[in-house]
Amino acid sequence: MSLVKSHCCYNLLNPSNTASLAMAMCSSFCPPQVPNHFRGTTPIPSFLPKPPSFKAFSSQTATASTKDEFPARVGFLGLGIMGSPMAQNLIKSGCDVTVWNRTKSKCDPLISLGAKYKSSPEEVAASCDVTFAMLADPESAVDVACGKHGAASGIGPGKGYVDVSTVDGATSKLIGEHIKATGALFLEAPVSGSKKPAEDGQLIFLTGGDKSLYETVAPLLDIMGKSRFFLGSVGNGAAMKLVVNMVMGSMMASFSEGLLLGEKVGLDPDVIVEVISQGAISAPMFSMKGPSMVKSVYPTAFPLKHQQKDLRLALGLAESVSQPTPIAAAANELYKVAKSHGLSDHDFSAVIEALKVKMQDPPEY
Ligand SMILES: NC(=O)C1=CN([C@@H]2O[C@H](COP(=O)(O)OP(=O)(O)OC[C@H]3O[C@@H](n4cnc5c(N)ncnc54)[C@H](OP(=O)(O)O)[C@@H]3O)[C@@H](O)[C@H]2O)C=CC1
Ligand SMILES: O=CCCC(=O)O
Repeated sequence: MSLVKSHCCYNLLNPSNTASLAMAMCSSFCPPQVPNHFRGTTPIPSFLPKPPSFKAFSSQTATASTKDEFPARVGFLGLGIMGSPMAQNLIKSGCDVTVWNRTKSKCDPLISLGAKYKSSPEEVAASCDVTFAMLADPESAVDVACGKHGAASGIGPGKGYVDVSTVDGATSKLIGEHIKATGALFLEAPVSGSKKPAEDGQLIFLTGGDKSLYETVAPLLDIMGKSRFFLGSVGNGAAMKLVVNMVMGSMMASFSEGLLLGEKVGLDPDVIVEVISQGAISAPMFSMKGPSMVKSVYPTAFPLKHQQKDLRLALGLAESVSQPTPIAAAANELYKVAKSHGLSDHDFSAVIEALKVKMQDPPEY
């Protein structure tokens, strides 16, 4: 892909000693649960002058070249809860970023940080080497990529499109086909991790598609994330993401039931959270969200409407291979009830409210 040679300084074939040092440091600083072989081997690009301090491995190559030599242009479409901090990390790392969002005002803080602005996805894709998209759902991801003035209208050979939205495999393939028909490359790269990991550059990328684009954008993924998995063809990244979020949605629903049952039989819910946090079913999600759930407060990190969307898409995936998923199906119903009670834009932990709702007028039998 010409982008590697013409705009970026990272040399895939001849890693410098500095880059080797960087990779060695990466191994020592990576969380132990992430196998090294999944982290890729791409040296860190030196067009990134000031990586965030938490990326010890990135900072080692920052002096190898200057930013001006390698003006890689990065587009970012969709600046919601996730897109904004992801784009912000790219800007803060010295990337030349151009943004677009349906609601223009969300671009303003990023423009203040140095981002450029274009008024359509088409213009962003036309003016950038690589364009990322972080959209709400399959419909918006398709519209932004393939609709009128969509990215596919502006993209072409030598460019790449990386969709980091959570969508189903069929949607990802559709977008990929439109992008590749222009001669550009395509990578799906949904993320595990929520608002805080996005802010801290600690996301986990689950990718599928063009391997060469994966390698090209690996340094950018490493700015926004702590690990990345290349899973093969388009659809595999989407499937991995849906499996993870199916499990997460069921876990949260089950945790909600446990908290309410315990409370009803006289247990202190704060102590329930503490006991769970010390045992085998401990999960960061329970420790982080439990205390505010006990207070019936749900500050939005992952909107409930998106969790229900992911359960719906996961159930569709299960249906496509005749895999029984009764737990996820029951959880999905609960999120649907929560949505019907106006909780769509609350954090998905607000699903607990669906279990508190009392029938206003019990039917007469
Ligand atoms: N929040 C989280 O913890 C995580 C979310 N995800 C996934 O990432 C994606 C984004 O999530 P998040 O940032 O939380 O969501 P938000 O709801 O905060 O942002 C959604 C983005 O999509 C845009 N959008 C929605 N509909 C359209 C449309 N019809 N046309 C153009 N743009 C549209 C919104 O634009 P506008 O500002 O104009 O509304 C906004 O930029 C989702 O797929 C979600 O499932 C993945 C991991 C974690
Ligand atoms: O898709 C959202 C995932 C949220 C998380 O991983 O905490």
